[in-house]
Amino acid sequence: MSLKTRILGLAALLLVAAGTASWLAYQELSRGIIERWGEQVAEIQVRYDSARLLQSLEREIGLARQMAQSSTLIQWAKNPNTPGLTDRAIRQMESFRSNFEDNSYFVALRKNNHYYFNDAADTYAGAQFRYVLNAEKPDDAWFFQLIEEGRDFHLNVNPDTELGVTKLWIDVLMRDEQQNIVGMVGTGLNLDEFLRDIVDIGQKGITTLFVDYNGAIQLYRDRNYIDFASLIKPEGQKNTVDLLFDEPEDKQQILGMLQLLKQRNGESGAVETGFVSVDGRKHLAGVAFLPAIGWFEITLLDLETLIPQSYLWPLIAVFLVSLLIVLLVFHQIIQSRILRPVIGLEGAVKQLRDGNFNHPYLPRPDNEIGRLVDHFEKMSATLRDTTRELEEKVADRTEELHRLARVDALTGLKNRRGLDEVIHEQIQRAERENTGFGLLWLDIDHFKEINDQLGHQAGDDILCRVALWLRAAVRPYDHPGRWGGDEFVVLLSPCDLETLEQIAARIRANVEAESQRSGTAITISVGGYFCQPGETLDTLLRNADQALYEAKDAGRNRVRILAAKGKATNTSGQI
Ligand SMILES: Nc1nc2c(ncn2[C@@H]2O[C@H](COP(=O)(O)OP(=O)(O)OP(=O)(O)O)[C@@H](O)[C@H]2O)c(=O)[nH]1
Repeated sequence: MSLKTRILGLAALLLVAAGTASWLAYQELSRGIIERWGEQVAEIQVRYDSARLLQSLEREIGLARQMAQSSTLIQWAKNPNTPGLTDRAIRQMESFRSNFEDNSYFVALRKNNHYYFNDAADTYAGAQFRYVLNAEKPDDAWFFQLIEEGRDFHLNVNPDTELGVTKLWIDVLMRDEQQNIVGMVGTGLNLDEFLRDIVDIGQKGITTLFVDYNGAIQLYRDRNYIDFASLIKPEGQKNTVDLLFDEPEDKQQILGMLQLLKQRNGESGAVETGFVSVDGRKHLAGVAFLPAIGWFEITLLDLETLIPQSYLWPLIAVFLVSLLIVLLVFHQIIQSRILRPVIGLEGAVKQLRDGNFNHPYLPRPDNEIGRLVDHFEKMSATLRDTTRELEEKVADRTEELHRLARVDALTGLKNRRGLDEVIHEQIQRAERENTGFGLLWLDIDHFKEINDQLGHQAGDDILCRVALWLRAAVRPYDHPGRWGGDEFVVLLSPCDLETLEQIAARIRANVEAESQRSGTAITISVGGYFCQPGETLDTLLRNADQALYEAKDAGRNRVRILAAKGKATNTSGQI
């Protein structure tokens, strides 16, 4: 796996890890905020719903209380059979009817259990006495129960089977001057309208319900849960609020909250909140006690509806896009600041390893890698210079060795190898240019005796002098050399036969004259051969050697020149 893939993979991994951690932290934080917010909203909502209920009931309750205090009605209730009182009482009732919002009322008298009622349509005009309440009938039990309990005021959701209406009844006890209960008055509110106006007002995600002091559901959008005629039901048969919850701990919690508020004894503004599950969805429940009516108001906030998860999608999108941008920026930075320079450097190192000093331009970021590139370039330049210097030295030394291999150490003339090379080149040139050239073979006469008489060192000196005299006698472009021992060879080119003879004679005479001047007189014998194009090295050496042999044989200190076919041209020199 390349460095780039590994770095980017690691970066992506770290970003995802950091993103996940941030996401979890965000979820925890947002849950905390939502819960805190929800608690405050629940409190506000509870107070708001309570206020709406009380506001709509306050006037009705006030009127009912006023009606219960009517002296006309109280006198009549005490003496229901007194002639004339009933008519007055009915007129009084009717005057209240128009004031009640529902334009209906009821009056029930304790003395004769007579029940009076009229509605908005004045259906019972002249027949307000409807029926006689019967303590044995369950439908009438409410009346007897309330009188027994002696509660001055009571709200009751109850269907009136006789009248065929289901209403939220406001019941107020009527007492005489001695506080004896003489009857009950009140009005009823249409339950469906009331539920629509106060309870089921269509706020999405918010459920409002009212339960009585015992937790029995009184007002709820689903009528099936309403505990009608709760007053007369025995404990255990009531539709209590815990029916709305699935989990036992939620039931416990909500009942506990009611209990807690009861203990706080209607403390003004007291609200209890807690999380519960309704139909598998998490809700925040807010509960308040309404001392004015003796009921509890419960508000359930569906947090998922009020703050749906989809609200978070833009946030998630922003998060993902940010993650992508961070990854791209990171990639760019890593690419330009690390990867590209490192890859370039790797390529340059490979080229350097293969001996190529001319690497392409290397990016140089302002960091450790840039400094590494600097060091590399300096090292590369030093290595290049040192290598070139070394190569030059090796070339010089090789050339020197090459030269030395072709030079005679004693005389400084070409040695046999050097002579071989130039003669070989000359053979080729002669063939190319179709020209002849000359070759002289020289040998010091009686050199052995010189060595024997004067010593080997003196012999060496003479060899060196002969080399000097030989060099002086030939042209600058001729090639004199020492073939070995006391034998010398001279290649003459360009050359014709005549020139060959002249130079051979000059060399011999020069050696003789110079040696006499030097104090050790010596002579040399010279054999010459004029070579023709196409002849081999072997042939011309053999012929030159033959000429030398003839010169020696003829008495030494003389020149013997042979032309092609080994024919002698002349012999010169002294004996
Ligand atoms: N001082 C010295 N002597 C050498 C060197 N190389 C060969 N010699 C001697 O040179 C002598 C050559 O003798 P030859 O050429 O055979 O005979 P010569 O005495 O010259 O007689 P001719 O050639 O017949 O006139 C030998 O005695 C060798 O030992 C050298 O480098 N230095």
